[in-house]
Amino acid sequence: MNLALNGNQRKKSIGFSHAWNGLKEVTKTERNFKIHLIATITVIIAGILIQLTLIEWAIIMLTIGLVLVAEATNAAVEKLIDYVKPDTHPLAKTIKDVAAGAVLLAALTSLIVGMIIFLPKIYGLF
Ligand SMILES: Nc1ncnc2c1ncn2[C@@H]1O[C@H](COP(=O)(O)OP(=O)(O)OP(=O)(O)O)[C@@H](O)[C@H]1O
Repeated sequence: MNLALNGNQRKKSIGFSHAWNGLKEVTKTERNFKIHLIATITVIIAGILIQLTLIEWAIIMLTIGLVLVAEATNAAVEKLIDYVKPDTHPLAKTIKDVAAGAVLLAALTSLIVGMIIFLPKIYGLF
């Protein structure tokens, strides 16, 4: 750790390192998060090839962010439930299912946005 940092700067850099650790953990342990990262890279490559406009990039980035944030939040909820309620419980099921539902909503939204942006351009190629 850099001792030249003042208290606030040190707190901020520690906060970032905790957040970075969280992202590394979720990437390592959550299969769905990995799948979304692969989808993200695929969409970015497709966007470069199809030459999206700036506004289209902004919309695609927002939807990618939405899905990754939903997935990371879902992973945190799952881990929290596994920690506080490792045995089965109807409320634990509801909480996990609602968190998974949030991911599904984000994924469906991004699918629709992706189709609106990409499909006309793909048709335009033929
Ligand atoms: N403690 C529990 N009590 C009751 N039902 C549970 C419990 N834990 C998990 N479940 C049920 O099993 C499902 C899958 O839970 P699990 O923790 O295995 O998530 P997962 O398979 O890792 O989900 P995802 O694929 O979204 O990462 C939950 O959505 C819920 O319906």
